[in-house]
Amino acid sequence: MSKRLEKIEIEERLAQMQGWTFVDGSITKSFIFKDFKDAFATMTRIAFECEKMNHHPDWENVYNTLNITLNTHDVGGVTEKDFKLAQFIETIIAS
Ligand SMILES: C[C@H](O)[C@H](O)[C@H]1CNC2=NC(N)=NC(=O)C2=N1
Repeated sequence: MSKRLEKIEIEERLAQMQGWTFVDGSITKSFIFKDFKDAFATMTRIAFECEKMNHHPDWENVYNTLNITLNTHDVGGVTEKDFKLAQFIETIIAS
């Protein structure tokens, strides 16, 4: 099982990333897409990777916006798995 990361380490890591914040024991970021289809297509690409990783987001899609919140349920906090998924999400969205 992944180790729960401390606040100071989470914040140091987030400082290297664009737009992610540490809120209520999770890392979170909101994305805006050109339209609903773009948002949902991206969610689908992310979903397949989540299945491979066996690590899933808490996310909300409203039309062209997507709010993603990541934490590791097993430890009740943020772990390396959350950062790995956040990095993957950034890669998908940048592609
Ligand atoms: C039973 C299954 O392996 C667990 O529920 C996995 C699946 N996806 C998960 N996703 C997240 N975000 N946290 C978890 O602890 C987690 N655990």
